[in-house]
Amino acid sequence: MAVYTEVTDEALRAFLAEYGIGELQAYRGIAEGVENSNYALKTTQGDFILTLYEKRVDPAELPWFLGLMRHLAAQGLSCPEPVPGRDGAALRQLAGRPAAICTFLPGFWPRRVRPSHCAPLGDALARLHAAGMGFPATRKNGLGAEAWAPLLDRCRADGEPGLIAELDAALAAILAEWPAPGALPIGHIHADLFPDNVFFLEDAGRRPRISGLIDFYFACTDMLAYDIAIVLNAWCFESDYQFNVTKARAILSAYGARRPLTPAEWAALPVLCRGAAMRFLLTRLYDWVNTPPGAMVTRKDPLEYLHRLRFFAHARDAAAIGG
Ligand SMILES: Nc1ncnc2c1ncn2[C@@H]1O[C@H](COP(=O)(O)OP(=O)(O)O)[C@@H](O)[C@H]1O
Ligand SMILES: N[C@@H](CCOP(=O)(O)O)C(=O)O
Repeated sequence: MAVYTEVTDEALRAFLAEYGIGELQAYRGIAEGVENSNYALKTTQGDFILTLYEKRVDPAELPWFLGLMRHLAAQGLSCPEPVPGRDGAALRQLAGRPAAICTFLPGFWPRRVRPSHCAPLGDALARLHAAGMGFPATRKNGLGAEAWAPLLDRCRADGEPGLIAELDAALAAILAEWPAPGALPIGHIHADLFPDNVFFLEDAGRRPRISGLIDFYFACTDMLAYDIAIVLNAWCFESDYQFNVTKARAILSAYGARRPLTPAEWAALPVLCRGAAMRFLLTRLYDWVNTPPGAMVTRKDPLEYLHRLRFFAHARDAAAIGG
C-alpha cells in the first residue's frame, strides 16, 4: 500500500479504543500498493491491517466492499475480514478519512511469477467467482469500458501525442467489438487480481498454495471472463514483455476445471484482454501525471500495458493466448 494519510500515535490509540482487539504494540505504514493508505498493526491479540480509504474509493460504496469480503470469507474463501468495533460498526473515521480494520492474512505475494503459481491462481479465481454468487447486491464497474474514453481524455494534455493517437485507435477498435450487456455470464469479480493481491505459502518442495486474496476495492459486478482477462494480463508476461503461454494455459485450465467457459466467452477472450490492458494502461497513465508530490507511493509504469495491448491486438483467437 501507499501511505497518503499519516496517522499519529495518539489518534491510532484513540481509534483502537473503539475495538476489542487488544492493546497496540506496534504499527507501521506499508509502502506497497497505490490506492489507499495502509498500516500493519500488532496488538496484544495479533496482527491486523488498518486501511484509510483514499482517492478512487467512493465512501458510499465501502459498505458494499466490506459486505462482499464478509460474504466471501463466510463462503470459505481466504480473504481479509472486516473487524467490527465494540458498537458493531466496521467502517469508521480516522484522520479525516473513512477507515476499517481487517484481519491479517499470512503469506507472501510472488515477486517472480512461476508457472507453478498459475494453476492455484486459476482455481482460486474460479472459487472466488463461485463464492460471490450468493452476494445479492451489485456494484457497477466504475472503471469499465464506458469509463475509458473519458479517462483517455483526461490524459490527453499530458500524454505524448504518438501514444495518445495509438490509444485512440486501439480504444475505438476495442469498443467496436466489446461484448454487449448480457452476452457473457456476469458475477462479482475482483477486477485487480494482480500478483501483489494474491498471497502464497510454500511447502518444503517450494510448491505454492494460495493463502489468501486481498484488495477487493475494485471489485464489482461484471463479466466473469473479464476478470480472467485481467489475470492473463497481470500474470502471464515476462519482464521482456513476452507472453508466457504455459502460464496462461495453467490459469485457464485450472479455472475451467471449476467453471468451463462458454463458447461466447472463449470467442470474446482476446478483446477482453485488450480491454483489460487498456484499463490498466489508462489508470497508470493518469496516475503518472497526477500523483501528489511527496506521497509515499511507487508509481507504476503505464508502458508495460502498451506492450500487452499490442500483443493482444495480434491475438486472433483464444488459442493464441492459451485457450
Ligand atoms: N489482510 C492483509 N493481510 C496481510 N497483508 C495485507 C493485508 N491487506 C494488505 N496487506 C499488505 O498491504 C499491501 C498492499 O495492500 P493492497 O490492498 O494491495 O493496497 P492498495 O489497495 O493500496 O493497492 C499488501 O501487499 C500487503 O503487504
Ligand atoms: N494493480 C493496478 C494498480 C492497483 O494497485 P494495487 O496495489 O491496488 O493492486 C496496476 O498494477 O496498475
